[in-house]
Amino acid sequence: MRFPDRTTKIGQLISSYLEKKSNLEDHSVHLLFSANRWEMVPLIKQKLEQGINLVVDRYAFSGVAFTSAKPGFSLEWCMNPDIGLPKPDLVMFLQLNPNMAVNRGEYGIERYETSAFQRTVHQRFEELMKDASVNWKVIDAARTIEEVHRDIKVLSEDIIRLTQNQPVGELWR
Ligand SMILES: Nc1ncnc2c1ncn2[C@@H]1O[C@H](COP(=O)(O)OP(=O)(O)OP(=O)(O)O)[C@@H](O)[C@H]1O
Ligand SMILES: Cc1cn([C@H]2C[C@H](O)[C@@H](COP(=O)(O)O)O2)c(=O)[nH]c1=O
Repeated sequence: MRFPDRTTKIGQLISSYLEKKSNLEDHSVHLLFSANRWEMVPLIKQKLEQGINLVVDRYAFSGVAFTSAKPGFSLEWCMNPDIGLPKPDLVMFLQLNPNMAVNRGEYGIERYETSAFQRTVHQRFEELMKDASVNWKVIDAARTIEEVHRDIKVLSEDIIRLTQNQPVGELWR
């Protein structure tokens, strides 16, 4: 799964905002991103109950890091709407210097894709990673796709083995 899920009605509002086709007030767009996760919770739970492992792109962590990079938003305020979401067993942070990210495909088209903003987002992620209640792993994304993939695969297989019979937790609760 990936977030934002741009296929739903809420996701379409978000997509139009990210593509700079519309403007939304900063608090309200933050809440829309969160609502876009909550609307997927029944499906997430259904899949987990069926024994399906989910790999989820971005999720609540991008929600907090991106909004709190805007002036006047605390980490705490940004976390609040996502408290209680299904908690991931593992969160992998693909670390890449914003100066290197600029040279990767499609960069710079959507809202937020500027080096200055991304540097602040990076600092917010560093803050989030101090929270020991979440199982963070940092992956060096400056290497080849094959090397990055190998690390992700090993970490994923290990965590699936470790947690397969454990109940799903609640994020930030
Ligand atoms: N390790 C790598 N080395 C070189 N290029 C890469 C590597 N990983 C991804 N890319 C390229 O960089 C671009 C962005 O990759 P990708 O979509 O995986 O990044 P992302 O952070 O998920 O982007 P988004 O901001 O859309 O979420 C793609 O063109 C992809 O092929
Ligand atoms: C989930 C989420 C994402 N964002 C930001 C992060 C990116 O700039 C875009 C999504 O881009 P992608 O290519 O579709 O991954 O949205 C955010 O600000 N808040 C969120 O909750």
